[in-house]
Amino acid sequence: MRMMEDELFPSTPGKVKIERAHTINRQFHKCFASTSTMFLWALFLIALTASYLSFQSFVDTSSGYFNASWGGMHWEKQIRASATPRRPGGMSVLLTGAAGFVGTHVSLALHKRGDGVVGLDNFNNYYDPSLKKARKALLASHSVFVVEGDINDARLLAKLFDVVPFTHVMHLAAQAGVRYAIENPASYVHSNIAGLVTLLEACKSADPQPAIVWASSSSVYGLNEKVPFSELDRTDRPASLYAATKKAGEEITHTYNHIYGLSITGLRFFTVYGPWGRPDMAYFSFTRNILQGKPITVYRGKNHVDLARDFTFIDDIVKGCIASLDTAEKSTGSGGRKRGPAQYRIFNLGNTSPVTVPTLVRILESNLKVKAKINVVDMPGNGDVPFTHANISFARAELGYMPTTNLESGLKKFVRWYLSYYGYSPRSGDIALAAEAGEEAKAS
Ligand SMILES: O=C(O)[C@H]1O[C@H](OP(=O)(O)OP(=O)(O)OC[C@H]2O[C@@H](n3ccc(=O)[nH]c3=O)[C@H](O)[C@@H]2O)[C@H](O)[C@@H](O)[C@H]1O
Repeated sequence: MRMMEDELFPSTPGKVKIERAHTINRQFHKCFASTSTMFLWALFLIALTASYLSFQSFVDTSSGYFNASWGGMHWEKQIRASATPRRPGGMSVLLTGAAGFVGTHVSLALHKRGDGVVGLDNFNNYYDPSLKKARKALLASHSVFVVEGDINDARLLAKLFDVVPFTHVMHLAAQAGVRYAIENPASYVHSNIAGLVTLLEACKSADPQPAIVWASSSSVYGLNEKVPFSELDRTDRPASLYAATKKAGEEITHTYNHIYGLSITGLRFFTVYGPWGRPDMAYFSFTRNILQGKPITVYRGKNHVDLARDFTFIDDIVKGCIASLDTAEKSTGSGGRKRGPAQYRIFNLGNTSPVTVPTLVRILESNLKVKAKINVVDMPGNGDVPFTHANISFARAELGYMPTTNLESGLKKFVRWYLSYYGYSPRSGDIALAAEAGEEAKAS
């Protein structure tokens, strides 16, 4: 064995013995024969790949015909119906990220008061897409139509603006999550930078141009220590790529406001939670683990200081979003040309009362009536910040924004929803709780 290895892979290049020349010659011919076969196979594979690629590009350039997910007369009819307001002077809103947590709630609230809403969502698998599909079904049951597509699809966006002269765009589609940016940085650039620019390009070219309200993030305050965080504070020290892309979004929207006259309102959301929430967030995953008897990991800051968040209940955020749409001035440009200065605003939407993560866990335990198995570990250096705290005086003055739900009552509503949605019956003592919560959730 050792000998064979030595022959095939001589330790010093060129050190093959001359007396083996014949053998080598025979091997060479054999090898040449198999190389020609391989060459033919390679040619065949190249031809196959080339024809596949040209077919793909044909499909891409004719997606209106091939792509079953959008296009066609029936599709346009659904878009128009969903976009048509049912109240005099109502808005016609294109809402991106409609199958997301905040997107679903804002879509429902707009629809409820008679505005027209068309949703757009790519249903990616950052977290369980079946939850997104369930939200879509909820919206469909209220006649809100959600298009399955990506904000990076310029042709789809152009088509949507062709079919409907949207008065407003509520842009909530994004790659969320602070710590996931370590694992998948490209998805933040794809959605929060490239996708945003593609959307703004479509908005600037639209005639009329819509007014845009979009989701920035409390994370732009990064490593700031002055609290509460005010919109006038510095935002040039992001602690995560997520924060950096949201900060970049604020600069990018400013550019489109400046060059094209797009009316822009950026909303810095502070750790939004509630029913139909995001499974990747701590309050949600803690609930799941506590109910399943699995341990949860609670991060702790420097010098053993507890981390804290200005947790903000979804209903308060929805009010802030709607007030932003209501107070947004019209864009001043049209068809890609600016005709005057346009509104540019940024607001904090928080709760103004930070709560520590261990307190969050205690509230969940008391709602779930189950004790959590807690592992306390030092906060990993993967983008987290030790605390957030919003100053909301600007939003209060301009939007009439006034959060009314504290973490206790907000989490109670969340737990009730969670139990009714997922069901729960692992331990006899908790069956009654699940059943009772299910009944209450159905009634509300
Ligand atoms: O305001 C925002 O702009 C952001 O809010 C949210 O980010 P965060 O405030 O980080 O929320 P979230 O992950 O629920 O962690 C909450 C707390 O639990 C701690 N945490 C978290 C996980 C864990 O296993 N253990 C733990 O202690 C953790 O250290 C933290 O202290 C959105 O996800 C984000 O998309 C963005 O919108």
